Amino acid sequence: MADTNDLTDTTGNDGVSGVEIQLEGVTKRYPGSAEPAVKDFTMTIPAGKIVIFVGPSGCGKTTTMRMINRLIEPSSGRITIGGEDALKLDDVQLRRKIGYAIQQAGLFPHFTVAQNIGVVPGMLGWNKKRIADRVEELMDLVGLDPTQFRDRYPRQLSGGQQQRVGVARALAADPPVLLMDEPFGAVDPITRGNLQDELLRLQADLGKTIVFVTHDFDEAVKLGDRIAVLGDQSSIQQYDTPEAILANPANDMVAGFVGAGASLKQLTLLRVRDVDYPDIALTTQVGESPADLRTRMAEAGKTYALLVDGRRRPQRWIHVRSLPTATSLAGLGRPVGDTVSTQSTLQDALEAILAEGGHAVVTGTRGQYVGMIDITTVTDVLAQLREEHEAGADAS
Ligand SMILES: Nc1ncnc2c1ncn2[C@@H]1O[C@H](COP(=O)(O)OP(=O)(O)OP(=O)(O)O)[C@@H](O)[C@H]1O
Repeated sequence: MADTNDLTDTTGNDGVSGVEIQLEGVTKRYPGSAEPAVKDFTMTIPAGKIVIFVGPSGCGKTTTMRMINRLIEPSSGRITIGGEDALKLDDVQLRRKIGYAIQQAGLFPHFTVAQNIGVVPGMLGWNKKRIADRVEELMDLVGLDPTQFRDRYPRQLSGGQQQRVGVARALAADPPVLLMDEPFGAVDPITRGNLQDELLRLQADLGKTIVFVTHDFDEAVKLGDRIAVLGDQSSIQQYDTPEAILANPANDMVAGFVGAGASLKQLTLLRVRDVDYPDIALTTQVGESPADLRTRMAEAGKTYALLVDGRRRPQRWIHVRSLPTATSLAGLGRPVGDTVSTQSTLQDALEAILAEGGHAVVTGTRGQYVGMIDITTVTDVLAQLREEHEAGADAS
């Protein structure tokens, strides 16, 4: 992991480097269309927060977002970024202030990873050394090893790696504002979950103002400090915290978006670190003799032991039955499947628990074993949420 101080040093206040964005009465009429695509849109996007635009296809999310960085010129209205009139900023100022990441990363296919990340710094006239240092720092930040990936072309990367490059490129000039248009829309659900976790981790350090467009309400609940549910012509149906929207949808359209299973969705608001995950697995390392392990397992009343490596990262589940005939623990047992980290949402944990047959290994920030989570932990949380909800409904 790179030292990210360089990115946060400029913040000055509580790690928030983002600035407030205001849109006032913003309208976009495309030539030849009878009705505006965005009509009289007014919103304040607070500094340092992630605001998510969700809404049905064609409702105007992308048009609204692109007016902020003037990829689309508003027909009327006012937009300020950190108090400055966005319509008066020139191209260079806009690029310095606003990073942009899109679905399928939108990387230039004939540029290497390093060249893609260096595009905006290059336009801003940075020298080669400064660009190279910055590229390295950003690659570390988004979890790509520079020596391995710097000189690759986008087609030589997985979808998730391409999205990481896209995020690094958007962050290149350390802009206070980041616009993200379905940036994780094209990757598989597991990679998507990882990218979401990483964005939250980055944001905890960076404190940017992020406007994020998605179709996926679960993604909105997981990532948003606030969610704007948009209807036709970008009309704001509700603009509030995920908790408030889940608990009290403002109208039928929002309720439709929240959908069935609102209490299940609340699992995306809770993380494994928020619940009790007991350290109940009996761990062993490959150097222990099968006989010693068998004795310890008998004493602890365990059928399975968890084999961990030198850094205590979970490797395999060893059944007590396999021990009497074994001469060493090497190669015994079956590989540990899906694990969850303390950062994972309870919804992701639930998927891993189901895939693993009732319980899953919890790992800490360095991938080390820290405990186990099982299905009853999750059902207890659901029961508790339901009780709280019913108590709230009785009170009102
Ligand atoms: N260049 C354009 N010219 C004319 N109409 C356009 C143009 N771009 C978008 N529109 C229309 O404006 C409306 C809003 O489009 P926009 O792409 O902003 O919606 P969206 O909510 O982002 O949709 P999606 O979720 O499908 O990406 C749609 O009716 C669309 O057809």
